Amino acid sequence: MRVSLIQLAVDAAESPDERRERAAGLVRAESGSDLVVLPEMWTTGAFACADFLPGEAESPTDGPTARLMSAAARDAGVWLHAGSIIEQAGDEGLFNTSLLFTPGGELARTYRKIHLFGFDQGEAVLMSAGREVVTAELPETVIGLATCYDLRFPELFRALVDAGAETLVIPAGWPAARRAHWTLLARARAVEDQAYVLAVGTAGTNGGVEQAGHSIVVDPWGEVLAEAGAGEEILRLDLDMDRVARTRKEFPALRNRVLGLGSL
Ligand SMILES: O=C(O)CCC(=O)C(=O)O
Repeated sequence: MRVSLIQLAVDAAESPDERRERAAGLVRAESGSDLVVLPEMWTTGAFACADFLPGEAESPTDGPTARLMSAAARDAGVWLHAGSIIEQAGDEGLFNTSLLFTPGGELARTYRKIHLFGFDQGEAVLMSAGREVVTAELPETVIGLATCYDLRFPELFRALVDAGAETLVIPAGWPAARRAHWTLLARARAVEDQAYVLAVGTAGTNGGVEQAGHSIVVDPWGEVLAEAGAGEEILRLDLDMDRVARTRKEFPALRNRVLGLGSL
């Protein structure tokens, strides 16, 4: 399966509208890929999102990002994980919502970020948390959806594995200050869940926070297959999807899980 991870530069010099157009062009250029992935909240920047609310909140079905990304997925003929948007959900409030499009441009799945970041500020107070574990069956693999801070919560990834995930797709806007955690946790999730990890960050500085970049692809044995630098960059690579089943068969650690430990 050929994957393309688009590590976008997100900063205030470019407006969300300009970046939407530019991102659509970058997606179109990845035709020939099977799955293209964009980062978290790349229209506004994950750390600048508070400055844009509620003006940039949009509908996951017919907002400007959804419309452009649907068309770009269709034009390129690719599965497109279009990263996340600020979703306006009426009385339910705002969510940090990822969008997955089919190669025909249909919205196949949305995933509302479950673990909101910021403790007592930022999206943690501005947005509502998702409650649903989301996977999607692609022709070559089952992907499990997570977003940025979710990476720190292994129980979500075990729930994704239980739901059949073989490839964990994690758009992010991870800060440079904690880059070591990003790389470590991406590898840890791959090793413990015996799954591919496709983790896509942003470059640049938004909301005064320098971004880590360093998008990373890790195989089910924990080996780093590709890693970006700090600037805007696209990682393209072909993955052997049988490797997940082989790893799980040859080193069947997932079979030795002891469930319900707290109640033993
Ligand atoms: O966990 C972290 O260090 C970063 C998380 C984050 O930036 C986010 O979820 O937006």
